[in-house]
Order: sequence, then structure tokens, then C-alpha cells
Amino acid sequence: MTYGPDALAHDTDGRAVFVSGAVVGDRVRAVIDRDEGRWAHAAALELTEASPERVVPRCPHAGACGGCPWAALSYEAQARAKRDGVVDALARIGRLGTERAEALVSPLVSPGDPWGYRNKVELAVARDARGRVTLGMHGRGEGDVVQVKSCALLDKAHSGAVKSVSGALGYLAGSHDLQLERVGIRASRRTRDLEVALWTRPGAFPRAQVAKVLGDALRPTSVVRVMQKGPAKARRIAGVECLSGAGSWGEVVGAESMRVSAPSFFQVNTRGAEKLVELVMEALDPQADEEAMDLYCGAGTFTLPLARRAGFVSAVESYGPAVRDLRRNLERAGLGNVDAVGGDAGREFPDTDADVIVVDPPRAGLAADVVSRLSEQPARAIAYVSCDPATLARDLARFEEIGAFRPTRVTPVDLFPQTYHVETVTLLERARA
Ligand SMILES: C[S@@+](CC[C@H](N)C(=O)[O-])C[C@H]1O[C@@H](n2cnc3c(N)ncnc32)[C@H](O)[C@@H]1O
Repeated sequence: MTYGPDALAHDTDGRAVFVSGAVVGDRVRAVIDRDEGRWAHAAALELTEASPERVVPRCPHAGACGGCPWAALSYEAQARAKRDGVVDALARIGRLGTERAEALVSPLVSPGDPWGYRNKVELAVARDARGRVTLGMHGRGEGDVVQVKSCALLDKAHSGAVKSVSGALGYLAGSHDLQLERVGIRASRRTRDLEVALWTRPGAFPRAQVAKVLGDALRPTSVVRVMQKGPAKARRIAGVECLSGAGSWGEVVGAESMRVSAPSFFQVNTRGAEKLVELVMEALDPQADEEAMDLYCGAGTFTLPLARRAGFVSAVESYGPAVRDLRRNLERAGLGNVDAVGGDAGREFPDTDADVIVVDPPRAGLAADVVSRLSEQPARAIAYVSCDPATLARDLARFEEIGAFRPTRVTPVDLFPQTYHVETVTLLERARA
């Protein structure tokens, strides 16, 4: 498999052909639909011999919906392919070589059930030629929307929420222009919190009707409207208003209770988030007389447990709503030993000497100046949590070049079963002179 939805084949000239609709080991008849010279893309038309790793997806929409691109691959094969993908990225992009990469990367850790693990789904909105609105899951093709009754990745306790929200908003959109761009549903089995977040353009909005219709349909604990400006993909926020209930969503991660507002990042797999915290704490083992740093800290998934164990924590997060969530979570937890700074991790790099450090950047990885600043730290260890093996590998190569810290363990964690995505926790330890 590739780090993507496709399987990898080679044509008679040995060039790579990415094949959609196939899994590793399949024999298929496929047609090339994109030729880029050095590589090509093909679509499988007919399965002539099924791979022993092929399974019947648990969800009937898996072929059309974009949410589960690896659902036709057995879970064991997914786990192997993810670990192999991390090894390959470290060997090639990280320039660590195959032998060292193989020794560094442990087998994939699976935090729990590979279905029903998500605490969040996002519904796409489509309008037909007559302006009628339908809501559904993002399809495999650009702009496709697939109507579903439930999502097999969403926590079973809330599996009906997708149908209820799609129905209620589809009905209301028939008589009101909601200016809807997408809808987020966050559901917690632990707190029973259920939040519906409507992403819209700013402007007039039937607040009371939306709150009433959604309230009747599924009794959410919170309904919020996130007003967005600029291009939809940029997700720039013009304002957030609470239409009913709490105005935020609550979840329990290990021993910590957290509240998160709709635009803020929160791991979609709660058990997976717990596993990450466990691995990070185990690797760093922060002590009461030590100082910790948490860069790209979000609403505090690592900050809170770090603050329980270390003497002091410097935390940096650039996104305003997440910084507010972090401060509120620290206050609710009664933790006063954290300096929570809002701003870019490079520009606001804490002017302090840390003993242990957590970094958990977005997919783009660490800016080069952040790797340099981290390398100047006297810390004994850094835990690098990554959601992209390629940028992790690039950053590890930068650490190696500077030479102050070396990766000593890379643990892939399966936060996103049925997809090609993989999270990793890398322990970097101070290099011996
Ligand atoms: C993968 S999330 C991790 C959040 C948190 N550690 C958690 O587990 O919930 C990455 C976070 O980095 C923040 N971020 C993105 N770019 C940043 C930057 N340049 N400086 C600081 N934070 C940034 C995002 O807003 C997001 O909250």
C-alpha cells in the first residue's frame, strides 16, 4: 500500500502505478487515468484474483465514502503496512538507512477497537441544481457527498447522530438559507456530551429554529455556530456563537477532564489520545523538580499530565480558541504551574531551560528554526508526536545533522484504523559526546 488510499504496482518498464480500488496482493484489470511520465495512476475495473488480505468492509459505503480508504484490507495487513511505511520514510527521507530504521520502529500499537473509535465526524454539504441541500460524508472524489444513515467509525453509542443531524438540517435548509459549509459532530461515550457545530458564512441565521430542530432530533448538549471568513479550506474564524447548551464539548482523557471548543483541535480517537499520553509520560518520566515544555499544545492533552508531574510547564499554542480552552482546562484542573503562551512555537519559543520536552506539531512538522532552538536546549529527552511520517523523517534528519539529540525509539500508534494515516511517538535522547 502507499501512504494514501491506493495500492502500488509497477508496469513493465518498472515505473510506479498507483491503483485505486485495489489492496496489496490483488490482481486487477485497471485502466490508466493519469500519466505523469515517471509515474501513473490507474483505476481498478475488475478484480481478477483477490488478495488473501482482502476483506469485506464492515460499512456498505466504504467504496464511495472517503472516510475508510483501507476498509477492504485486513486489519493485520493495515498494521504491517503502517509500520513499514514509517520505516520506509525514516530510511529514505530521514536518511537513517533501512537497518537503523528497522531497529528504531516498534510494531504498531493498537489502542482499541478498529471500528467505532471516532469521537468526531464531519458532514459535507452539497447543493443540487435546484438549490436543494443534502448532508453526508465526504466522498472519495473531490466535492462528492455520500448520504449515509450512520458511520461505522463513529462511537456506537452515537451511531444514530449522523442520520438525525443530516435529516434535521436537510429539512430546515428547505425553508431557510443556512449558508452551511459543513457540520461537525463531537460525541463522547464517557461524558455523554454531544455537540453539533455548524460551520457557516457570517450573516443572518435562524438561530432559534436551528437550536429547536436539532434539540428535538437528538438532544445535543451543545449547538454552536462557527462563522468562517475567506476560503472554506482556510478555516479562518470570524466568530463563534452558542445556539444552545454548553457551547463546548467535554471529554475525559485518562485522569484528565477537558473541555474543547468547536474550532480547536482534539484527537478524534480518545483511547488513542490516552495511549499517546501514556507513551509520552513513560518515555519522558517527568520529575517534580524538573521543568517541562509542551509546544503545539492545543487544549492541553499533554500539558495537563505534564503539569501534574513536573514542577513547571511552558506551553505554546498558536490558535486563539485552543489557547483559551487550554487556560480554562488548567483552571478547572487547579493547575497553576503552567505558563500558557499564545503564539507561534518558533517566535514564542520559551526562554527557559527545560528538562523534558513534548512537541506535537500539525502535519507540516517542525519549522527548521524550532529544530535548532530545541537542539540548543539542555533537556535530557524530547518526545516528538507526529501525524505525518514524511515530515517526522525530515525533522529527524535535521536533528541528526545538528547532533545534539538522537532518536532512540519510534512507536507507531493506530489512531486512524481503516485509513492510511498513522501517528508516531518518537523519543529523542541527548546524544553522547
Ligand atoms: C496536532 S495538534 C496537537 C494539539 C495537542 N498537543 C493535542 O494533542 O491535542 C497541533 C496543534 O498545533 C497548533 N499549531 C499549529 N501551528 C502552530 C505553530 N506554528 N505554533 C504553535 N502552535 C501551532 C495547532 O493549532 C494545533 O492545536
